[in-house]
Amino acid sequence: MYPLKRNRRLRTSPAIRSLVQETIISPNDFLVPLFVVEGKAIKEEIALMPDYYRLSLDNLEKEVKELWNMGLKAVLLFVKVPDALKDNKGVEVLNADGLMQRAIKAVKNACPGMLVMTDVAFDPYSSFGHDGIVAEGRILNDETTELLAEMSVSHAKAGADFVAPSDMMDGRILAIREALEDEGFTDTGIMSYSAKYASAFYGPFRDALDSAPVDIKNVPKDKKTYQMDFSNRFEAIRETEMDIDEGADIVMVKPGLCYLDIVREIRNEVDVPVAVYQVSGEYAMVKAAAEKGWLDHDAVMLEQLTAIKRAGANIIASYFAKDAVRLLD
Ligand SMILES: NCC(=O)CCC(=O)O
Ligand SMILES: [Mg+2]
Repeated sequence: MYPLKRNRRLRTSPAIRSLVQETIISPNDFLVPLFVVEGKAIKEEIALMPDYYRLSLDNLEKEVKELWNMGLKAVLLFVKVPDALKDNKGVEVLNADGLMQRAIKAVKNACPGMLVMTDVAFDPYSSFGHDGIVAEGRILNDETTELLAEMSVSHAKAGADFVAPSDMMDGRILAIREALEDEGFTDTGIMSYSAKYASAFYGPFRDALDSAPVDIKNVPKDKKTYQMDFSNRFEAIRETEMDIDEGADIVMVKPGLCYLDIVREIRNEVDVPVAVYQVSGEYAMVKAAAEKGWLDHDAVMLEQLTAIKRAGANIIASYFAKDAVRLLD
């Protein structure tokens, strides 16, 4: 007469709920994106990313020490390149004393144990705001790949532990792996943005780095000829398997929340760690709704991060890393 199974027994108290909890987030799950700018004593809030900042190198050093003390042990560096240094060739990309190269050293100097991953992509350095060299309205694949391989070596020389190519050119993982091996950087890893979708959720990030495609004749207005169509699923698996074959140590799905079906599918399919990037637009949505009093910031944040891990993420790149870890304490 009574229900055959009473599933609610496992929900009756906080103690039993925590005993049977399947997914638990911890500081070890996170990769913290950091935005670096030239200058001194700069900590400027990013307009479209409330509570997130661009930091000059001195403040970057302070920040990584704070992260380390909170148990956050991995950062992903992005640089905001001054307009005067942008071009369509990549001269500044390879500057051994460039902002990224100095940022890597600054982090290692302030916090030797911190794992340093670096963004390997041309867009912050591109006068056209593209991840590749532009010619006659097209993004050149092989020329860009060569540049990314040299860029990776430059980051490795500065002390990067992992390079993280985020561009979606074909064949760049193999080119980067070969270049690193040739230069003796056998232990420098590659986290590939293997399934990166052309997403409207990157908007606030492009504001943070001033890296959006420019509106000039003969320059593509979007990144749809290299980033993936959000309608596609099989393509994500193909891209990911190819990058693993070419030498990726870690693969990634980006963005996060709208793509958790892809995350689960890839997690089931491959045997390397899978990272998920919860991107700037996802962050901005929570901040904006919380500011209006429409959503509970902390509750929604933890629910989203836990869902990303439940879907299969082994690593979560998130602007919420600090907020989440603070809450877990
Ligand atoms: N390579 C980084 C991006 O393209 C965007 C990240 C974000 O929107 O947070
Ligand atoms: Mg690819």
